[in-house]
Amino acid sequence: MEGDKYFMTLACVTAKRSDDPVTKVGACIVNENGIIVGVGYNDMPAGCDNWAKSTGALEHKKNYVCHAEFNAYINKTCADVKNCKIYVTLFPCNECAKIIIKSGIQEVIYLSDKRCDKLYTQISKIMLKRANVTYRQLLLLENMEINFAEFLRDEAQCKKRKHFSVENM
Ligand SMILES: Nc1ccn([C@H]2C[C@H](O)[C@@H](COP(=O)(O)O)O2)c(=O)n1
Repeated sequence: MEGDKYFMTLACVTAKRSDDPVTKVGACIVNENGIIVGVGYNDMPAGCDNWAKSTGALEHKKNYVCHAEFNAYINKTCADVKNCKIYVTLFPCNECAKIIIKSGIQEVIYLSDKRCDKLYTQISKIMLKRANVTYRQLLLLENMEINFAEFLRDEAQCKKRKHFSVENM
């Protein structure tokens, strides 16, 4: 599997960890050598696990949630993410654009731009352009399934060769 598709697939799988009932987002930061240095999904800070939207601003989820890009940055496994790329399943908002720019990430690769009409997306694009952070959409349209059984296929035969088994020692 080539790099772009692999890293975006990882962002998509990571998004599945999110408890947001409406929008699950995943992000994956990759360094210049193609090494993954951070992954994250949208979640709530400890003690704030309320995904409601219909209540007033004091309880609205958007004022509490930690975005996937923020979490990928927080979870980074290296001192800095200068010149890295970020793969994200949904275009970053203006707050995440600030983190992206200030952290030295050089490219944003996104899957969906479903909030393109929102002010925060437009401001995000203005900021990224001004900071010379490039962004491009990765058009992945196919369905991908994981067949776990495929990875277990040869295990039964191996287990039959009992004399090699540590469990029989
Ligand atoms: N780039 C983004 C955009 C959004 N999110 C998170 C924040 C919320 O949990 C959810 C958006 O909620 P909606 O307005 O669709 O109900 O997605 C993110 O992590 N990264």
